[in-house]
Amino acid sequence: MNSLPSVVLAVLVASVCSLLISFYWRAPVKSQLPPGPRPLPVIGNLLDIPKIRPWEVYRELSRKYGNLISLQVFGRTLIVVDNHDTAVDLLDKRSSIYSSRPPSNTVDLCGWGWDFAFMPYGPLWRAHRRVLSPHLSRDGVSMFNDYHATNAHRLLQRLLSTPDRLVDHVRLAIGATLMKAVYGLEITDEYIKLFANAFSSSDILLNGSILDFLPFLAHVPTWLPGTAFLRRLAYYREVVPAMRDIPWMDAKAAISRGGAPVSLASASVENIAQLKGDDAVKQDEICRNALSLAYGGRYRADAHRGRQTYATLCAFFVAMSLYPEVQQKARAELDAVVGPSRLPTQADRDNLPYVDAVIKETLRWHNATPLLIPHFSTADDHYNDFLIPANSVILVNAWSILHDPEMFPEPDKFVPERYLTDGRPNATVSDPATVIFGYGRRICQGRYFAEAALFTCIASVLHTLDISLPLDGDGRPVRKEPSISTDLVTHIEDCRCTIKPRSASAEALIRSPG
Ligand code: HEM
Repeated sequence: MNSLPSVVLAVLVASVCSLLISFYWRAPVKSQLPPGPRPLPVIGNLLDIPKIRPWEVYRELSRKYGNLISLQVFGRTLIVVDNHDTAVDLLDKRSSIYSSRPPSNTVDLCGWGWDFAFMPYGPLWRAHRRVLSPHLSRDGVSMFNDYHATNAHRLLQRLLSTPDRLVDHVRLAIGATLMKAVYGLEITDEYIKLFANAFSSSDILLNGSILDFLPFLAHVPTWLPGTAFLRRLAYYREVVPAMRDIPWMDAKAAISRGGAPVSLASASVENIAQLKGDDAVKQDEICRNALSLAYGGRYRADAHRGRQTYATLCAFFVAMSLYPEVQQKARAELDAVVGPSRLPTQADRDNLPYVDAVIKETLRWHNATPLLIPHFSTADDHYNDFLIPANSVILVNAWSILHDPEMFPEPDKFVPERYLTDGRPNATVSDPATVIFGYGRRICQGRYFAEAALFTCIASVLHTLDISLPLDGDGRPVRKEPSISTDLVTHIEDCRCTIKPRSASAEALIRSPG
């Protein structure tokens, strides 16, 4: 939490105390809530909420108290779900009351209030989602297959020339495909800078701030000492909307010049053209917001859509460097189905069950949003004799569900075979996609797009490149256990590996114009 002047802190502490006292006075009968660690007076369970890799600590709490636990923080109930069926029961089957997002002054003050991934459930949120639905549906995303193929090929070429810049190349490949599909624009350094500036606010979105509880502190003059945090928020109120507005204006200008490629922007412009007056103005605003969300696709809902896909792809490279036998099996399948003279395409996907299993295992082994994105309940609910009060924040511990040794034996190992039986998909094993893309009405809208991007890049890389452990200064391979960052969208901190073409003919294929 960020520092504030001492007078302000005194006011703050007094206000928090009175809020908490009034909360506890009105608190529901404790025994009705799902179990959890005993809250302390005044601060509740604040000390039980971990800052580093919270999903691991929540799992320990769930082992102790059960797979539905509750904690109290500043008068709010936090429910942590550590079981897929319970998550489906609540967020899916009772989605009419579990589909909102926690309200947050910090999100507004940070310039993200327009982002529909943060919006409360309701007609405005639905209007934003409708903009993306037709193009991001299972069938709709196929119109972007060529964009995926082009950018996967460019990724291979970049990896061939500067393999040590793996993370930059992966980020660019995913960003370029999204930029083209969403706006019909080629990605440039200017756009990358716009997105990087805006998304450097993700730590604030992840942690929230005291302003969520004491909004009047936002009005403290920023020349006072200790108000650097407020100045940071003011900076984001400028740069975040710029990230949303500039690509939308550029896309509209390109479309009106004629000849712009098919994109979500071109479809939106067509749709706006059917409307008149205020309706057209409102729809323009909704499309502008919705498309920007699609680019970032991130969390606290979307600062990270691209990031989730890129973090997953980076994890794939690390996994392959640690599991060369997986690469060999995938290559054997690709050689048989695709052959040496072309790169794999979406049309090959159904015939490549092992490659598909590699993708599933990548999504499970390193799921980029371990606690998904919080939902918020809008009415009291009774579930298995427990009360889940209205206005509870609901977290699903996706990391724990996907590392449950009963569902996924030896969960820390990368084992694509777990999804197959006799070389065909094994329907009795859960598909990690049913967890990692979230639940109910807020389920990730970009999941088919993300899966297509991952398939094209992963199949192309396996078909042409050999990935092995990074080398130390003396040329010896270095084997390191992957370490995961704590962030809204987590990534493996050190993704270095050695990347080479797997054969002379693979190198020629990469160098071909495509
Ligand atoms: C591997 C890649 C991705 C992962 C793991 C992922 C995961 C998620 C998760 C967990 C949520 C929250 C679901 C919930 O609240 O229950 C979400 C929301 C969302 N995602 Fe993704 N996502 C990915 C890529 C993308 C991409 C590429 C796009 C856009 C093309 C996208 C668009 C969205 C949108 C629009 C939402 C907000 C939905 C709402 O609040 O109504 N995602 N994503």
